[in-house]
Amino acid sequence: MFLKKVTLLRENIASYEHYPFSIPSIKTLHELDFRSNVLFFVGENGSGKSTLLEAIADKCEFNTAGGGRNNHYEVHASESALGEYIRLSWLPKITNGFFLRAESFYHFASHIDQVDTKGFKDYGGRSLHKQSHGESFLSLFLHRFKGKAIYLLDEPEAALSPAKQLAFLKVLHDLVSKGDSQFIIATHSPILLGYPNATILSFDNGCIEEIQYEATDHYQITKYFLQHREKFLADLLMNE
Ligand SMILES: Nc1ncnc2c1ncn2[C@@H]1O[C@H](COP(=O)(O)OP(=O)(O)OP(=O)(O)O)[C@@H](O)[C@H]1O
Repeated sequence: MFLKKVTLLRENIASYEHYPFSIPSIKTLHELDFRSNVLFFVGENGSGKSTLLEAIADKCEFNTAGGGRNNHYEVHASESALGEYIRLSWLPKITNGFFLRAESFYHFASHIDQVDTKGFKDYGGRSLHKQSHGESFLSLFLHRFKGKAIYLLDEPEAALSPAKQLAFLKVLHDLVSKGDSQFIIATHSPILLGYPNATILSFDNGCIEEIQYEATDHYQITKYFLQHREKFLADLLMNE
């Protein structure tokens, strides 16, 4: 593990009226201690997961549009509003890693098309634009991710089928157990969240707090849906 703690520099914040400090989970944040190599951010849409993940990416000096330290390209409105208001505590400090932002991955692929000189060796041997969305994500995980590094992933499941989400968990497991990598992942996937011994932080209820897998909405709603699909849909769709 490399990144041990994130501290919100509250003394530098003049007001909590506006974004990003108005987000309830950020407004109440003081510091977060990280205790495992795999950490998930969960919570309702709009609860602040991407805002914090992007701020961590910014402080890691990764491209906040997606990429590592050496991926210099720009995407409109991808800068972090929170980055300059947090402090990261490392032991030891590392600089290797990647910020995956599913929504702007297309721009990252175009950037790689422009700068790659190694026959796309780090991406499975083909332009990311010539791979399907899911194939391109897995190529990145399989070929570019390696060694002592920190990976910040915002909804990596966005492009992955359930079977490929399981394949991703195997890649993640190999990187964590053999390569000493650290992952922080914002996700809505009940499959990814099931990774053993991960820490899950919930951004719901106006704060950021640890939650057990079985207590997440993602687990409970998916489980109930699969076990009671007809009743669930009848209640949802038929009743006024
Ligand atoms: N650039 C911005 N300016 C103003 N408000 C913003 C900006 N970006 C995000 N927000 C607001 O901040 C809140 C948190 O957004 P954020 O993207 O961090 O949520 P999230 O938990 O990642 O959601 P999701 O699960 O939908 O990805 C939302 O209410 C959103 O509308």
